[in-house]
Amino acid sequence: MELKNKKLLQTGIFIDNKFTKSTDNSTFKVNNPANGKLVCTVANATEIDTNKAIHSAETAFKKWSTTNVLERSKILKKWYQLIIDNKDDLALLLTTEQGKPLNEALGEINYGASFVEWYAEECRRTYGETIPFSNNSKRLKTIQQPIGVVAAITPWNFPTAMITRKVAPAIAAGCTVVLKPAEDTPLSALALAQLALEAGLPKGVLSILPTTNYKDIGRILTTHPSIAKVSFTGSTTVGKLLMQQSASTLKKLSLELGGNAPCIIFDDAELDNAVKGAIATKYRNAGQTCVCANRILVQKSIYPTFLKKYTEAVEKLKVGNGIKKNSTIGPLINQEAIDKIKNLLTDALENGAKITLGGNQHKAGKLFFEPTIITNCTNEMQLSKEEIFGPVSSIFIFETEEEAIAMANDTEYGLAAYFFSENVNRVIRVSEKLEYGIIGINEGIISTAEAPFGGIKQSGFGKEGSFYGIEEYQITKYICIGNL
Ligand SMILES: NC(=O)C1=CN([C@@H]2O[C@H](COP(=O)(O)OP(=O)(O)OC[C@H]3O[C@@H](n4cnc5c(N)ncnc54)[C@H](OP(=O)(O)O)[C@@H]3O)[C@@H](O)[C@H]2O)C=CC1
Ligand SMILES: O=C(O)CCCC(=O)O
Repeated sequence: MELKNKKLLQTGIFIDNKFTKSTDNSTFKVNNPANGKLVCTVANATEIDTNKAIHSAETAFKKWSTTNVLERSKILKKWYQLIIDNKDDLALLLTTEQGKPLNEALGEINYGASFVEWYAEECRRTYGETIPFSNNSKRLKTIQQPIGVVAAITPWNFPTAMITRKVAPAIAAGCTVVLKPAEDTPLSALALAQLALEAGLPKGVLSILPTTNYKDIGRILTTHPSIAKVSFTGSTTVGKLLMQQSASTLKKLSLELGGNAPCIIFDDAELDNAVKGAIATKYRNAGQTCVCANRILVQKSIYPTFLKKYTEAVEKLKVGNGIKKNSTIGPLINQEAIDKIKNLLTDALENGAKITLGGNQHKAGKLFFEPTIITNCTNEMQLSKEEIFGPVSSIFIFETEEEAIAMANDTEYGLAAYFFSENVNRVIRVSEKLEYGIIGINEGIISTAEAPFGGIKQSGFGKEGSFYGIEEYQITKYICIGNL
């Protein structure tokens, strides 16, 4: 990996604006999922390092929380600009540790940077309120204040954007952050820290703890009395555990957890657009996103036509090392991801499903999987209940709108749902009945910094992005002035 800006390859723990070894000198390996080769070794943060980072964040909070919005905005804008100036290197780093095609990685860097830019602006508009009083001797108002030290835990599927989506609103609000990135993708996090340092972020405002000791460090982050808020993106199982652990000190939580997105193709859909949208949501990041279409529900009358068009489009996807220019599907993150897909496919086949495209590991390498289509799927199959997190389209058939809505809502998750229809009445009806936090209509790509991203049911709670995203890191303080 040849970076133009060599400073972006950082391998130390980031505390007090310095990259350091871990207190026990231990390290862990970061491998390239496309070929299994060692990229580098990274310092492995310990419990002592975690306590140091929390102490540093607590000290920094005293000053950072009193800075004015213009001071914070200026640093965030500079950070944004540095991310953009270094986007080619950051994308290369991301593809090397995570696997997604370079073009998509570049898209993620722009997307990640957009949260920094958005919150550099949005922090200037987090107004309090003047409340009309019902007693003439009193005046009532509210102010928005930073909640305190924030712990953030992020996943490997978006190693840059999931960090900026939490860190930018937190520091824009005046909070300080201790972040544990995913073990598979610490390099993007450390490169962001290097650029934050160059942007002039004071020491202690952001600490990064690359580690394999996720359980111990997770326990400290969720139980330490100095941490006021935990923001997590990842699996529902881990989200529930972090919530239990956080209960002892009643931390405020934002949990962005698993999804099981339905993508409904109605018979009045514009079919070419439906194919394009379904492919975009399904195969982005090789199917490894929490808002990926997990189940494609197709109305019976258009099923043969849709399947033909969809199959032709999926056949055009190019599996390969993300560094190669024409690759559109990179490797999956690790062997567990491959095993999970194989098990889900076996279960579906045993229960009557049929693979009509792909279904096997791809010759490009150990962690590559063929873009796959599996039909005759039903709600009894495991793949209808849990996240596939891979390049597999599971196709279900329905006959009526009511049936489609019932099938779509038949899950414990409630993050994103998509549907395709040109009928305006149906668009309104269905969008109101789907039990999801995000709805995409005639569109497969719904994420953007200006809009609130977040789920309901067991997909978690809290919003990221938009003006709601900064409120997650603030308290609303009510002030009553009396004796007038
Ligand atoms: N909502 C989403 O965007 C995501 C959903 N998932 C779902 O989860 C499945 C498993 O993926 P996986 O990466 O294992 O997801 P996890 O939920 O295990 O990991 C997400 C983050 O949480 C950390 N973590 C894991 N266990 C703990 C713990 N006990 N205390 C503190 N932090 C912890 C991980 O650290 P470490 O990296 O060291 O394990 C990582 O930083 C996927 O197949 C997918 O279905 C996964 C990623 C993102
Ligand atoms: O998978 C995730 O957790 C985030 C999805 C990426 C996005 O669309 O913001």
